[in-house]
Amino acid sequence: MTDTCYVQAAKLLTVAQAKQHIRLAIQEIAERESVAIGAALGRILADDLHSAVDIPPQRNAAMDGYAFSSRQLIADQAVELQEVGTAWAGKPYQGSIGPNQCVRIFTGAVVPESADSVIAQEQIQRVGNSIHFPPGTQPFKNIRAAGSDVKQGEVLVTAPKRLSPADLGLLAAAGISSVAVKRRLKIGFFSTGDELSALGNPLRTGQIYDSNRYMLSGLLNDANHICTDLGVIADDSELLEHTLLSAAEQFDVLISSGGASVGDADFVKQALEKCGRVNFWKLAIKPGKPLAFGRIKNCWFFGLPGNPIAVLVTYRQFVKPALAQLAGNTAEMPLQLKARCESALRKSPGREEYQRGILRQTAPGEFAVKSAGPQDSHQLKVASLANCFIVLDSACAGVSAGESVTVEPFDAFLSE
Ligand SMILES: Nc1nc2c(c(=O)[nH]1)N[C@H]1C(S)=C(S)[C@@H](COP(=O)(O)OP(=O)(O)OC[C@H]3O[C@@H](n4cnc5c(N)ncnc54)[C@H](O)[C@@H]3O)O[C@H]1N2
Ligand code: MOO
Repeated sequence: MTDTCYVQAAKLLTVAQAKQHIRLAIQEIAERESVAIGAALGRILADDLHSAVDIPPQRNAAMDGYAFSSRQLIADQAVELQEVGTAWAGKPYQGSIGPNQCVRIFTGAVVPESADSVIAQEQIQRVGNSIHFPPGTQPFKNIRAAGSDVKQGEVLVTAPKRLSPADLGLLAAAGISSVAVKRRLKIGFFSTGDELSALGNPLRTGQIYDSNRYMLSGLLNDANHICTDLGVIADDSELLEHTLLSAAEQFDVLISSGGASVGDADFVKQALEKCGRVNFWKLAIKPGKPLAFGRIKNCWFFGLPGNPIAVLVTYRQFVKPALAQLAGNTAEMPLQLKARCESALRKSPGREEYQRGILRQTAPGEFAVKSAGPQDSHQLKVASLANCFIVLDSACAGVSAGESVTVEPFDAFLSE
């Protein structure tokens, strides 16, 4: 499938076919590097990590209280033990504990060898050094065994994995200060279009501000990416070809927006053809139909359509999973939920559609969604209001209020 060219296909590629094509075409970048764990958040772990130590390294107290030997307990009777010292976290008790004795102990302190139980301080009564243990005091409680979190030699984290805050804590607990991670992807991105003006300049008639580059820069924000903003390239085929050829030398992935369609100033597909290879162009998706995917030298190229919402949709559906695959992360299916649609949705059969919706949880595990507003592919305000895509398959000819639909929540929905 890798070498198949779909440009001449009589029928538009489906979303599923395009995703499958990308999955088969690209391979993980095998290089790796070592990073300090303080800089490893979000990076992709390259090798399984094993623990050289038990965690915790020694038995320690789970409560502030008193450490004692269960041999001192008498069934159903209260006992009095004498406190003979203190075990602090970081400063173990050095003495021994004899019959009828106990040791004051604090959470995290090593439990003295001759003790096998800890009682919480709320459960005893103390008079001077004499500690009153009530009837029914439980033996063998409140002690965390050595290795009760992780045993020496056990796998700590299995690769590949995007390192989470809990992973970093776990590595530190095992005394690991640096890890091998997959190297970051070098990504260049740019906009095309003579109508685009830089922020800060007053708009002349016919101009608009370049919003796609800012949106793309936000979408690309990831610990595994080193992104370079290549600015705006004018609608000039030679300039575009020159940009593609020189950028392909520097980046693993190049992403453009605009100029992907069929207008007389749309040069992306022809330039890609001339400089490298077009793997596919045009999909049965709305918005995002003129998406171009290909390769220039050793660099993958995504030519996203210019309409802002087409950028949002095609990035999420095609670019994001491709970048994860290149970066060596395990492929993650976007989270999809079923929701009751509260508004009627208009749609014509033919293309899979990603409408912008507002999703809410009505009860635990139950969701309702409504349209976020008009669905033209230039309408950024509606996308800004939305917190999900409503995914409508190509055959769908509209949705009536009350029907069940598939939604893909944006990250913001999950973190709200
Ligand atoms: N005759 C046809 N015309 C169009 C078709 C078609 O099949 N036949 N497809 C339409 C679809 S669908 C899309 S999507 C657009 C995409 O076209 P391009 O990728 O060539 O994009 P442009 O023409 O350059 O721009 C489209 C639109 O987006 C605005 N734009 C472009 N870049 C930016 C940017 N960086 N920031 C903000 N806005 C941007 C641009 O001004 C246009 O309004 O083609 C349809 N046409
Ligand atoms: O496929 Mo286009 O992205 O409708 O606007």
